Amino acid sequence: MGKTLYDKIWDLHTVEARQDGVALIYIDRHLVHEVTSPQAFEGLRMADRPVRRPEAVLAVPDHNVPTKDRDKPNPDEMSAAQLAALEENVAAFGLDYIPMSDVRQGIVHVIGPELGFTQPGLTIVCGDSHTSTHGAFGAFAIGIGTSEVEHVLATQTLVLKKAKNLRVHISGELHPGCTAKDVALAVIGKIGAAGGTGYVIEYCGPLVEALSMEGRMTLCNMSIEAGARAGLIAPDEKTVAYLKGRPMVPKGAEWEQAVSFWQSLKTDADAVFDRTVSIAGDEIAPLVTWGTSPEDVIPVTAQVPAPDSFAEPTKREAAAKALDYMGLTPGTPMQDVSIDRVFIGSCTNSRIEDLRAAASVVSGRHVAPHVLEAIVVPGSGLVKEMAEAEGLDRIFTEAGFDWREPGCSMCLGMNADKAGAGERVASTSNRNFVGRQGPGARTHLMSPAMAAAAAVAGRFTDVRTMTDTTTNGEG
Ligand SMILES: CC(C)[C@H](C(=O)O)[C@@H](O)C(=O)O
Ligand code: SF4
Repeated sequence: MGKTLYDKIWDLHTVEARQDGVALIYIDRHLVHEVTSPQAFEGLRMADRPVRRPEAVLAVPDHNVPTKDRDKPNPDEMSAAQLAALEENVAAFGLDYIPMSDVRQGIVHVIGPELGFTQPGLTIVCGDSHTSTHGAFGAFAIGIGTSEVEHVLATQTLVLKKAKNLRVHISGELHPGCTAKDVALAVIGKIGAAGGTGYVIEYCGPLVEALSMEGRMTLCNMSIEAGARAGLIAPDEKTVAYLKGRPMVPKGAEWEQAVSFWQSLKTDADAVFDRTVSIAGDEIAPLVTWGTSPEDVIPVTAQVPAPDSFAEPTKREAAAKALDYMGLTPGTPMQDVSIDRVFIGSCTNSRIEDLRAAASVVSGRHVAPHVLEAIVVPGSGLVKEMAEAEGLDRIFTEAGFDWREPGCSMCLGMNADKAGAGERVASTSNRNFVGRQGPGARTHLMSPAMAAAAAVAGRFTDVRTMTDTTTNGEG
């Protein structure tokens, strides 16, 4: 029987397999950030163990870094302590580290691909759920907990149970104004926030093939919000073109060898998936979330749903609670809902194409006067540099946005970037959980183009109604 892309990577990395599907898996690459690593390093110290393969590890601070006034002392003590701990740990264990002052610093899931640390066919881990992002390159990339971070640092392996194969086939083409973020939200809306539980998703079909690498990263990034263990997309010529010349990819003859290995990874024609879900890309409209789960998603042209409209009693109850928290009344057109803040950033949507898409909407326009704050937080220093070279920073600042330094920022509000209680945020991030962007804050997930449109209109707006309908079609 043929193998899926996931089966192939799994088999290539199995050190020892048990009958029950549990195996010891070799881990090629390990990304480390300041939040989930301190106890792991402490564990190594207590056991007097070194890091098994320091060259497989890359560390970067992202969650706690300030996005402005970096030359001033960090105003948050907890953040400062976590950042200092990472710096001490990488020095003590001899690991590659990108400090905050380095232009390559950024969100761990943005810098991995950007530097070519992320490559097809590899097993990649990070103490962070959105490690699924790297699956866009055809790598098996998973988020792990702190004790597993310690296990990988010590042994370069992990004990894992093999997940089932879920194929998400997306047909058709994206309409202008619709993006990879809308696809990701459409997938979660269709299968639910727990729909991918126990599975690794392989995204395929014409729409997925047409996505840029950036768009593919956005899609794989949100696999975890559908409950999946990981998301994967088969490497193709776009993958190869994206990686070519990146600092950490193989060079010369080794590059040729790597490319031919990558080409062998595609799911076999006779491979069998445990489940297949089909989505019509042509039917995807610009989406926004209305509730407190990423599955609570509707077209921006729709109205706030009534709890009774859901068949399941538990969902009805959850919807009523979510609407209460979100301060929304059933039947209200989403486009009548006004917003207080805008956040363009996060590992889902902070790459150059995302910023271009948002800039093309705000260009020559201004953030609505009642919006308290609109911030753009590039995913990395390199993205920031590229955006500045293209003049995007000026487009944003002239429109009234704040142009910040790279990091996780208001995606989860571990630093000073937070929304106040009751404030409504148009956000390009991936989680609209209760309190995610600050206690009592109300998060609505959407694409960068849609967040930009919301900033200008001061309320949710169908980006397709704004002049030369932005096609972030690929991204
Ligand atoms: C801090 C980290 C453990 C967490 C995660 O794993 O996802 C964060 O990145 C998030 O997005 O909530
Ligand atoms: S940007 Fe948000 S989702 Fe991504 S790693 Fe940071 S906190 Fe987690």
